[in-house]
Amino acid sequence: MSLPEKAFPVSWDQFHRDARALAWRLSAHKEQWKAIVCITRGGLVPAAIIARELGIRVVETVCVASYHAYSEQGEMRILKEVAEPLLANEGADVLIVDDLTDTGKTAAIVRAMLPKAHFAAVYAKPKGRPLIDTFVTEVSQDTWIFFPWDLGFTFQKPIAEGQPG
Ligand SMILES: O=P(O)(O)OC[C@H]1O[C@H](OP(=O)(O)OP(=O)(O)O)[C@H](O)[C@@H]1O
Ligand code: HPA
Ligand SMILES: [Mg+2]
Repeated sequence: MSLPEKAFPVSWDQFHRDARALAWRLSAHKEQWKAIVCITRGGLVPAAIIARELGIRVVETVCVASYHAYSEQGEMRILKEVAEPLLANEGADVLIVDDLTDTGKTAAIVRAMLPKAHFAAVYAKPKGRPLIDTFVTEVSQDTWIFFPWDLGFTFQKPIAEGQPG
């Protein structure tokens, strides 16, 4: 298992604030999205927050997996496609939501399914950024984002004793 250069741990509070900030940014757009398509599993959490903020009641999933072990990307697998009615008009009425874009490979696959949809992610790394429309915070490519649903409370060594990674 290779450790990333930098770690960016995100708490539930911070994630909620950042997802809400994404909803504020999206609310400035004049498009009225009829549905959210969230990319499981990471996109489920921001999708719930954005759906609540923007009053969107139709939430669909597209199920894509590629990271087998922490920080190691493997072959991209589409486990479930988008439901047929949402593919109408190339997804022009659809808002795609994910927790982050890293290499942009996941975003590219889902974009190809819904070319006219608006793509929003809470966090973005430089390689993935050109593939999405709206995001809140950019982190460097050598940073690994630790989401609150992947974390638990553990003892932390004092900084002076050296940090992992
Ligand atoms: O831009 P990329 O390099 O393609 O990586 C970004 C994707 O990787 C993670 O999902 P993952 O495939 O790990 O599945 P998960 O959402 O179930 O954790 C993350 O939630 C994004 O969907
Ligand atoms: O930085 C990341 N954090 C969590 N999951 C991820 N999947 C791709 N990149 C990341
Ligand atoms: Mg994901």
